Amino acid sequence: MNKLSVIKIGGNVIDNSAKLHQFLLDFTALPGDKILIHGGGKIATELGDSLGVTAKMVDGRRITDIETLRIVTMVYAGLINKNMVAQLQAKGCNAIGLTGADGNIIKAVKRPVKDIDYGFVGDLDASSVSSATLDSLLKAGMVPVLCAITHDGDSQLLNTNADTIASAVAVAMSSSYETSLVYCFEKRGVMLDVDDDTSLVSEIRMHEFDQLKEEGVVSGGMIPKLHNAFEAIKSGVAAVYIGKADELAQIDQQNFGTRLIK
Ligand SMILES: Nc1ncnc2c1ncn2[C@@H]1O[C@H](COP(=O)(O)OP(=O)(O)O)[C@@H](O)[C@H]1O
Ligand SMILES: CC(=O)N[C@@H](CCC(=O)OP(=O)(O)O)C(=O)O
Repeated sequence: MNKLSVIKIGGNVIDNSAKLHQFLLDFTALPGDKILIHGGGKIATELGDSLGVTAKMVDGRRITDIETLRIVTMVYAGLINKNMVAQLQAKGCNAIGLTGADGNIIKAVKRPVKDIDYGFVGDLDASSVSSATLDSLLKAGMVPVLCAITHDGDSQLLNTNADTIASAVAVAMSSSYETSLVYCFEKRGVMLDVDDDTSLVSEIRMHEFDQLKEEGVVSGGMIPKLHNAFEAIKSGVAAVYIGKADELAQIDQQNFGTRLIK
């Protein structure tokens, strides 16, 4: 089986042009087939604020009314995706920027209203991903760059958490590639103390995650990130890491961030 790296880059790094530049250089230098998935929640929140549309987040998911959907579509599918593709092209990486609607790569389902109406938020799993289309782009020598916008197959765009997209894409691709999933963000990985750079947890098992959650060591966006990461490792993805975008170049020595163990 050929190797494939599915790399997700978080919003705090995207918002820092020097860090983003270095990350895209390191991404370009990675050997083998690769797919990049990006968020950009921080930039969408800032643009929303300037337009008088205040972000509402519940359990790390953005409540996406029609105004918010317009903003996230402009920011994720337009501003961030196209700038990232242009920067990758300048670095010699033949990137192609896509939403889930393009080539029907990700058909999601609008989250049903229960206690909370999340609005135009898409839920998905590996069966929502067209691995054949991604495979054909890879075989044509292209590097797919997927943003956090999907569709429902009935004209509706949906806002979808980028960590969840990365996990679902990695699981879908793992039937034809030996796939690694790497979550890159601004910290060194899962930390025992988020303010102490020396407190990196180098390996984490499922039962330890439950314990760290109960103790409050992991909180906020790290909880859904680890949940998505464990879903991937349980569902056939060969290796899953969470670590610092600045250190991506170390991934081939397997000396990177926190490694998840089944
Ligand atoms: N134990 C922990 N180790 C590292 N980060 C943690 C931890 N607990 C909570 N966090 C928080 O989780 C955040 C990452 O989640 P999120 O903001 O969703 O990531 P991304 O930027 O990739 O979208 C970090 O910025 C950090 O503040
Ligand atoms: C439904 C939902 O919450 N979607 C996310 C998509 C962007 C994202 O995931 O961005 P980060 O990776 O930078 O957090 C949002 O709008 O914030």
